[in-house]
Amino acid sequence: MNTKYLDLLAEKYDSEEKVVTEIINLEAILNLPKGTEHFVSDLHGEYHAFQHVLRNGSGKVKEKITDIFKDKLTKEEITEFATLVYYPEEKLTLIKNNVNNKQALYDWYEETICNMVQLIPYASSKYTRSKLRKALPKQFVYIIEELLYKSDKYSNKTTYYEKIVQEIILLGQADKLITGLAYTIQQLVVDHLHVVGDIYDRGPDPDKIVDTLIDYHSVDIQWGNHDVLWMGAYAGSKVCLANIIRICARYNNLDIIEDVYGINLRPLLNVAEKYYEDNPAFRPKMRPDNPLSEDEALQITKIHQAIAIIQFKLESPIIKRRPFFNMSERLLLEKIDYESNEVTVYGKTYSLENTCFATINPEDPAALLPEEQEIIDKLLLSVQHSEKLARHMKFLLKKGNLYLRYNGNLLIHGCIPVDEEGNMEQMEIEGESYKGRELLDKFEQYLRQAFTDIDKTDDLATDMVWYLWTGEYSSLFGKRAMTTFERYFIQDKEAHKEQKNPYFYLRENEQACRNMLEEFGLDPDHGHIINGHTPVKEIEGENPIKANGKMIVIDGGFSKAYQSTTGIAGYTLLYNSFGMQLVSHQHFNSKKAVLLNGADVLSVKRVVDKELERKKVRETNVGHRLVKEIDMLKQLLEYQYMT
Ligand SMILES: O=P(O)(O)OC[C@H]1O[C@](O)(COP(=O)(O)O)[C@@H](O)[C@@H]1O
Ligand SMILES: [Mn+2]
Repeated sequence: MNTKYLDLLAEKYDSEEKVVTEIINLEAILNLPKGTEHFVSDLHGEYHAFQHVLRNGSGKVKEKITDIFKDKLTKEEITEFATLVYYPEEKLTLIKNNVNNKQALYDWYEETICNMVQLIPYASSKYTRSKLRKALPKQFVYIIEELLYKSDKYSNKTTYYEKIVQEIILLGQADKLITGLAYTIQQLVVDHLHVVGDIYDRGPDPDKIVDTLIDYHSVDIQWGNHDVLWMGAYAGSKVCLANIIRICARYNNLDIIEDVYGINLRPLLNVAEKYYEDNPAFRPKMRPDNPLSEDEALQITKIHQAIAIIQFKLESPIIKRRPFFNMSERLLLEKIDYESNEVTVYGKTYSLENTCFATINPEDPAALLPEEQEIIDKLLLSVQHSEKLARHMKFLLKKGNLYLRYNGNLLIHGCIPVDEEGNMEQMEIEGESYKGRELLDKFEQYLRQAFTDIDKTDDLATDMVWYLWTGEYSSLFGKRAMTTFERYFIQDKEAHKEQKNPYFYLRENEQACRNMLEEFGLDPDHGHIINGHTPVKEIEGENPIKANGKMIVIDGGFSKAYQSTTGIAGYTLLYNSFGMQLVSHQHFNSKKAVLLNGADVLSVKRVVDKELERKKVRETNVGHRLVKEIDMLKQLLEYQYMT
């Protein structure tokens, strides 16, 4: 027995009663139904859509309201109430603007507070009182608890409670209380959030998503390839950095780099103006919410070319110093015939269009001009000194993993690299072979190592982060090669194709999924694999639930840029004590539409798995930890108080 640990524990539980109370408390928690897990993925900077899904708990908030009030409120009133819970500040303003007199407003306050106080016990029925207390708005805990635990049995206290509510209103505290309670309800409905990767790139507000996650009560992240690209940039990878700027330019999102993270793009713009002209292949994508003047569009087009060329140049030395990346086919600048303006890739020769090779010396195509070198060095310095970016990247590192085993399921953004037969693909790193779970653990180890020394820019760990973005055995990329160069400069669409890892068709097969679950030490009878990364083309009849329910793909395309391919606006997954439900979001109305017309997201639920018996905390990850704690406390009881 570890008596040292027990002595320490005895400091916290310094009486027999305290130990016993805690054991009883933990035992009680083990027997509560498991809390609701909420899974989202591929948010791609779409902050407003994400907020909506988070605030309505993928439909759970409205469901709870309906359960309680279906006989008391009309459908419209339920929708109104739900909207208040999602967006309390805005909804309160609207209500106050529309109300005719003070008395009507006071009546509304009274009824609303009363309804909220009725909803909270239902929404928190799976939690202990102490957990509920933590979710209550701090300044009102005492008052709310008075209201929550009232017993009307003898009607003695009725006027007392009415008085409390009236006083709150008279003292001008009603708005604050209602707002606080709305957030409490949101928090109670979802116990834990999983973000299955790709917070960054394409959409406009990834930083706001990260800020939301930092404040969220309980969350974990499985990194996506786009997240790792940003993390790599912060960790010192210049090629990752060039990529994030290139993608921001392409999607007309440079504000994130400049205004949000405070990185100065002036030096890059100067070089861009000097060497580049207009070029249709590098025109930024238009965003209705961020219209560009012709001058701005032209400026971005030039920046886009400048940084793309820097990126291609930076790839070359990495490919050469890491032969085991097996990427020599990607030394494209060196495969160009600068006389005939042609390139030969994978044995096929193509003519080049829309080229912008003014800074390339055909004798030494990958050499950076001194001014390009200076730009990328300066950019790196300013990326690593952006307080906000550092905070966001450290948060991703702390809360994130490459994959997660949670309550029997395997959460992973991209794939598990396998061959045609479903065998784990091997990758040799520094003379050692790795595959399956071991390979992913190795990748993660390198990523963490790259963070420990961000001044190293060319070491193996930093190069490996870029490999995770684009390498053939990367579990995040899942394709044989990234054809960025071809998509800019070659017309023939055949050359643009990116061949997917066999995983993406093998995951339709139940036995293949069972093998993968086993590879990760999970029970194939009960576990599921939860993936993001590849948009599910529901429009073409693709089913997000695969392999007889063993595989669930929840990237339905939050990303506006991909919604025409998917035909919907995203999937989310809920897993509560009754089982799993896949929610498909048809479209996200603007916040304004939700507030004014109650136009909520249309969510269609598909049951993935139904538990025969309600799942208890005892059967969860948290439960396993609590069982260990109880065991320790029992040992303490024996050691300290029974002898
Ligand atoms: O749509 P874009 O901006 O051209 O990006 C395409 C690139 O993005 C990728 O699809 C990776 O991003 P996803 O993780 O969102 O799929 C690459 O495979 C591909 O080369
Ligand atoms: Mn992805």
